[in-house]
Amino acid sequence: MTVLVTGGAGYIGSHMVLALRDRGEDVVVLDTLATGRREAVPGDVPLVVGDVADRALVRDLIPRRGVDAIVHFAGSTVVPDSVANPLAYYANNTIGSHALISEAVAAGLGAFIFSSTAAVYGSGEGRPVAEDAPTLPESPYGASKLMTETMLRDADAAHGLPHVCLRYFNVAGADPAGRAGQSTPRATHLIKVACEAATGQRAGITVFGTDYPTPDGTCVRDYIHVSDLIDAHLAALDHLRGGGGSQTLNCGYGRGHSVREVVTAVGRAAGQPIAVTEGPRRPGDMASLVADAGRIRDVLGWRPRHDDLDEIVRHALAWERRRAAA
Ligand SMILES: NC(=O)c1ccc[n+]([C@@H]2O[C@H](COP(=O)([O-])OP(=O)(O)OC[C@H]3O[C@@H](n4cnc5c(N)ncnc54)[C@H](O)[C@@H]3O)[C@@H](O)[C@H]2O)c1
Ligand SMILES: O=c1ccn([C@@H]2O[C@H](COP(=O)(O)OP(=O)(O)O[C@H]3O[C@H](CO)[C@H](O)[C@H](O)[C@H]3O)[C@@H](O)[C@H]2O)c(=O)[nH]1
Repeated sequence: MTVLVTGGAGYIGSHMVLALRDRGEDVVVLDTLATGRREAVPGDVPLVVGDVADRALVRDLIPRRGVDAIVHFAGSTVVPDSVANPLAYYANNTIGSHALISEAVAAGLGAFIFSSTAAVYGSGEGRPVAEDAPTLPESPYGASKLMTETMLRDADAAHGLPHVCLRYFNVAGADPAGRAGQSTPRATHLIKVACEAATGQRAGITVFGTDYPTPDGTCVRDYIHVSDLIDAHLAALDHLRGGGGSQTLNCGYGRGHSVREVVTAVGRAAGQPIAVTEGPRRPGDMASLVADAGRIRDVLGWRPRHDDLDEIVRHALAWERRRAAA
C-alpha cells in the first residue's frame, strides 16, 4: 500500500509526506516543481517530476508503485493570480484534476483526498460557514476547486470513488520540529509575508483594505496550523481505508482573526512591531471567512493540537528565521 501525494514538494504536501513517513507508510510524490522544491521531499521518498495531467504517467505510476490512495495537493493556489489568469487556473486545477480522477477511477482506487478550499463559499457575513452553506465562489481559484469537488462527487456516484474533500481555511505555521515549512517563492499569504518582513526579507507589509465591514475594518480569516490540517488528512485516509463513505469537511478552528491581529501577533513573536502600510482592497478578497468546524470533529474524531494564533505564528517565524539564516 503506497500513498501517492501530488504536490508533495509544496508547502502543505511536504508536511503530509513527513507525517506519512513518520507512521511508516510508503509514499511516492508527483510534482512538477512549479512552486515546490526538490529539497522539501526527503531523500528516501521517491519523487516523480511530472504533471498530474499526464495520464500516461499516472496510469503507469499507480500499479508500478502499488498505489492504493491518492492525496491530491497539486495545484495553483493564489486567489489574485486566478483573477488575472482564470484560464490558467481552470487548466491546472480543474483539467489537471480531471485527468488524475479519471486515472483513479480506471485503477479502481478506494481512497482519494482532495485539497479544496474555503474559497468555494461566498462571503460568510461574519457567521461561521458550514459545509451545506451555498457554494458561490468569488474567484476563479474557488470555482476551479468547486468544479473538482463536483467531478469527484459525480465520479463516485457513477463509478465508485470514495473520497474526502477537505475545505481548508487559511493554512499557516510550520512543522513544530522544524523539518518543513513554507518556502513558496513570491509568497502572498499573510502570515508568510509578515514573517518575511519580521526577518528583514521585506521592508514591511501592506494591509489590503481597511474599510471592510469587520470589527477593525480588515479582513477576518480562520487560520489553521498546518500540522492540525495534516492530522485531518491522516484521519481522512484512515476513514476511507476503513470503508468510510465520501465526505466534504471544513478544516478550520471556527474562530477568526483580523489582518491587524495577525500582524500584531507576528510583531509580538518577533519582539518588534512589523512596519505596516495601509493599501486598497485586493481583488477577489472576501470580508470574512470562518469555519463551522463541527462536522470534521463528528465524522473523523479530529481534534486540533495547535489551536492558538501565537503558536502558529511562532512556528512560521522559526521556519522563516531558519531560511533567512541558510
Ligand atoms: N495554503 C493555503 O492556505 C491553502 C488553502 C486552501 C487550499 N489550499 C490548497 O492546498 C494545496 C497545496 O497548497 P500549498 O499551499 O502547499 O501550495 P504549494 O504551491 O506550496 O504546493 C503546490 C504543489 O503542487 C505542485 N504542482 C502544481 N501544479 C501541479 C501539477 N499540475 N502537477 C503536479 N504538481 C503540481 C507545485 O509544484 C507545488 O509543489 C493546493 O491545492 C491549494 O489550492 C491551500
Ligand atoms: O500582504 C498581505 C497579504 C494578505 N493580506 C490580507 O490577509 C488576508 C489573508 O490573505 P491570504 O493571501 O493569506 O489568504 P486568502 O484568504 O486570500 O486565501 C487563502 O485561503 C483561501 C481560503 O480562505 C484559499 O484557500 C487560498 O488558497 C489561500 O491562499 C486577506 O484579507 C488579504 O487581503 C494583506 O493584507 N497583506
